[in-house]
Amino acid sequence: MFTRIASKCKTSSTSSSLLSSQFGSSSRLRSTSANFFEDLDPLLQRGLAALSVSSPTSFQTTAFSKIANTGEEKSDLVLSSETGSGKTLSYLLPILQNLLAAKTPSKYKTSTMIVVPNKELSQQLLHVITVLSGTWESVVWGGSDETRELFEKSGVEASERSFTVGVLPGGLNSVTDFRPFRSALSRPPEDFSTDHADVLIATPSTLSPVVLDIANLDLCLGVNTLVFDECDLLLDGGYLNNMRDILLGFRRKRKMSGDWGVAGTQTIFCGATVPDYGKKSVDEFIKRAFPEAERVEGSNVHAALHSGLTSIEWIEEDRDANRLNAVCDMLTEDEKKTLLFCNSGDAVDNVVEALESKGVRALAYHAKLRGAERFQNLQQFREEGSPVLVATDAAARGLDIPGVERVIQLQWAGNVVAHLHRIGRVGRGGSKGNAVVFYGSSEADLVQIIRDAEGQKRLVVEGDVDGDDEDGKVNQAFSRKRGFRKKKKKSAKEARGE
Ligand SMILES: Nc1ncnc2c1ncn2[C@@H]1O[C@H](COP(=O)(O)OP(=O)(O)OP(=O)(O)O)[C@@H](O)[C@H]1O
Repeated sequence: MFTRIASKCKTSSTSSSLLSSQFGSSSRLRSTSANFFEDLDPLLQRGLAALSVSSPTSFQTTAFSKIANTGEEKSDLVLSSETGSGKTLSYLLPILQNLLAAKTPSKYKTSTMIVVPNKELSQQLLHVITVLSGTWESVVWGGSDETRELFEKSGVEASERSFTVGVLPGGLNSVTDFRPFRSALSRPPEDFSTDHADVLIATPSTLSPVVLDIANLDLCLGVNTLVFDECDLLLDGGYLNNMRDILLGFRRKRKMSGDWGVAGTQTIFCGATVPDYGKKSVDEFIKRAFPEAERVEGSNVHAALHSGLTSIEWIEEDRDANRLNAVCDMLTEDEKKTLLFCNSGDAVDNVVEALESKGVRALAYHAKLRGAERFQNLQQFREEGSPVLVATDAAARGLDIPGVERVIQLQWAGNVVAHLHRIGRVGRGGSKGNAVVFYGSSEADLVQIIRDAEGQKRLVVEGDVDGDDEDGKVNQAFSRKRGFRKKKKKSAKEARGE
């Protein structure tokens, strides 16, 4: 038998006017009375209409005021707001407006670099920028056939080319590999043979060798905005070494700012989760490297329940077969567009097979699939070709798939960061959806920590991570790697009366 616990989600009421933002009970993101969209370049206004975005959230309004050129000096920024709250546009709109408004645009140097964790997010970002630019012609290089197709379906009216964008490809290991792209990032004024990219999208592994090479210092010189999207993922684990190299490359540039008449770079860290537990946290890393960085925070950041959720149902069940039967019942009962999470690629494949054998159409999405197949499956799911996508955490970060009505964690994420991002794939951009989470009896104590936090405004609180104080409790749960294990051990000890 299942133990079912349903949590109804409260909508947060916020009092802080600057930081309160998009959350509310309306079916669209809550917008502000001051609509900076009205002052945007007409090209961007057309692009926003194509994206069906009509008015900004207050978080976007605040971010705009911190990034748009006003003649004032700009601070480095940490932009954090809950999943699905429109962080991408919060940095893109001011960046693109700056480009369009520049009286003497840099025709020779890339002025914006945006770093995202993977190819899928590169292509997703490319799609948004292309829609905002109004023409596929703005893509200098790196656009895939699928992204082009997506753009064509956006129904955007072709416009004069305004700004250009490129996705830095992988595998540029030598100077020779890189040469064809070099002039697109910083070309001599007399060279009109190549299009240059105003905005460069890259992953840490593609950008770090380029930026680290002292011979490419000039490529950084024109960069006035550097964005790290999904910053907590980038500043952790496998990405960290490449990220350190990129930051080192830009530190060199910073040293030249002022003295040599080189303009500074505004660095923007963006994420729905910026863990702040203890000395090794991402938040501490940013504080050390960018002590002056200003924080712009939407309400609900790190809340256990985000504002797009109508309910979350927790189901304790140890047996895989029972979980699968329950999921099949749900999927056949209401045919909701569902993103279903498992913890490994093998588990995903097995579940897809099992669902198909029960007559439920489902597609797989995980890192072990060939890139093209993965992309195709995602595309089919986007376009309603299949009502169910079964995925690993490869789909938990940043992916914006319209119309997803439900997220099911068939296997529970196992840490709070992944949990928040998984349930954040539903209820985006002002839409609503629900989540279902299966967990085992051995995970019950950890689940309880999150459930206890459902009534709190923030899941993460300041506190002594390694101590036993109550404040530290939730912080430990938030720890990506060790918190849960530690907490589990502690619970086991307590159960034994030690
Ligand atoms: N002002 C707005 N009004 C309505 N929809 C919006 C607005 N701003 C953004 N959106 C839509 O909200 C959706 C989510 O946006 P986005 O992907 O930028 O979220 P996010 O905050 O980056 O989420 P995550 O943290 O999960 O990456 C997108 O489909 C976007 O078009």
